[in-house]
Amino acid sequence: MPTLGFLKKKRTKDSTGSRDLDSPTSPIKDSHSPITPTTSKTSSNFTFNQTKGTDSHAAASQSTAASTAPSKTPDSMNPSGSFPQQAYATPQSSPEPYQQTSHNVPSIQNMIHHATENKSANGGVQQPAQPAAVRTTKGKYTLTDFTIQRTLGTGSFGRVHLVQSKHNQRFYAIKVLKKAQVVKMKQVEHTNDERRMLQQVKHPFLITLWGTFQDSKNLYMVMDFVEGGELFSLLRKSQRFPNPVAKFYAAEVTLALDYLHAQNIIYRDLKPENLLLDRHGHLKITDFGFAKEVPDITWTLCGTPDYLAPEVVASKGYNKSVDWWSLGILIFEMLCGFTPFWDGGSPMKIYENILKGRVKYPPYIHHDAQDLLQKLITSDLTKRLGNLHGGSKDVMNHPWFAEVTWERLQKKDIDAPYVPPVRAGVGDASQFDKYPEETEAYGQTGDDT
Ligand SMILES: Nc1ncnc2c1ncn2[C@@H]1O[C@H](COP(=O)(O)OP(=O)(O)OP(=O)(O)O)[C@@H](O)[C@H]1O
Repeated sequence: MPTLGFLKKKRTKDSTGSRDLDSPTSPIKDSHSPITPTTSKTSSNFTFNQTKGTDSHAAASQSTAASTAPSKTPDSMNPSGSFPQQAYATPQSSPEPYQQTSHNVPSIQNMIHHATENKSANGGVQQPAQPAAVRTTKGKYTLTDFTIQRTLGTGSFGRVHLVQSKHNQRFYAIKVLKKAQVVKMKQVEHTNDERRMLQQVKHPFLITLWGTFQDSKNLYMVMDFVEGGELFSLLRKSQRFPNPVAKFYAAEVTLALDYLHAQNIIYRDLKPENLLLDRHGHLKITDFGFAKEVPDITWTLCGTPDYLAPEVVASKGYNKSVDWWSLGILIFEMLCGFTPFWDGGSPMKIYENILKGRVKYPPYIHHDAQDLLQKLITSDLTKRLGNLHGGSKDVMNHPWFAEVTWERLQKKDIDAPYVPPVRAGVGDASQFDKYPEETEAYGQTGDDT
């Protein structure tokens, strides 16, 4: 049976963040369907239909593994070969109406050295694959373009900071990856893939990468700051989501997967920790560290234990359908508050359970949801929804999504179930956990060992 330990753990590859979710109270209040379009986009109240079995909030939760399966990807690429020393796109325009504000600059700013000596011979200007209208390519980034503020999150190879542009005063998030760590963990290829994939994609539910640069020790990725925090935090506070709330988030993820798969990109790391809420409560998928362009099959063992498809665990070749399996795990976790194969926090035990493939569906799961989950969380690839002739449309046409108006959802024309309490455009990071700050200075010059 699940234990409350699960509430305190985040499944990062190294769990260094402090979490304080011992007394969860659901921030999601109302009860009408988010999926039926509303006339007003400005309403912040989410309402959902009370459906059979969605009204009880059992505190079903459990502890989970914090480690990640080792990657089999060979360490074959030189990071400085692919990350520009100076990169593109000074953030001069953004789809978000950020306001100019004055900020206290935390002491971490004092650690920054000038990184301009690291300019590459060719200037390293990269043209993003997507239209220039989306990513302005005037100018180049350096560390000195930004005031570095607090840490928003940590990961295996570095951390993500809130930053403010000195040019336009807008707020961004910069992911700082330690080269030594990336190389040590044989993630050079994945890191280059992350940058390449993010440059290619443009979708309302995917994070925008504005540019990259590097110094002798670190790689830097400049992204939109997504203010509402992680879906993970909201889920842990809520314990579990009512059926229509889970459906809303699942539908946005489905649209994003549909888009990625149409470009032959497998995402491979779907989990609530990687789903951020924008200020209006819509999702943004972040962390493309495992995303990869794969036209047919691939073999790399990567992801987060609870979310791995059996063919990945079994080291077989696999395709995009692993993301549909993970969508099933995500929907299950949103509806139940725990993942279906969790078992005592040991990844090995989780893998065993995944290979056995037996899922116990709690009685409060809506029967349409259970039907969809059974069709997603199936090891039989000839039966897994999303992997059949109809592709992602089979998932979108499933009865659980019957009331979703996909075109309006894609345009964010449907009110989100929960609007994060953030002050827009002022670098309000109140929805993020606090982390100990970095002690090593950024922007160091010298040999790139
Ligand atoms: N654009 C963003 N805006 C706001 N917060 C962000 C953004 N990107 C990432 N974060 C925060 O930083 C955390 C870590 O980011 P990310 O998952 O990309 O790092 P990572 O090193 O790949 O982590 P992991 O090792 O878990 O894969 C996220 O969980 C999120 O809380």
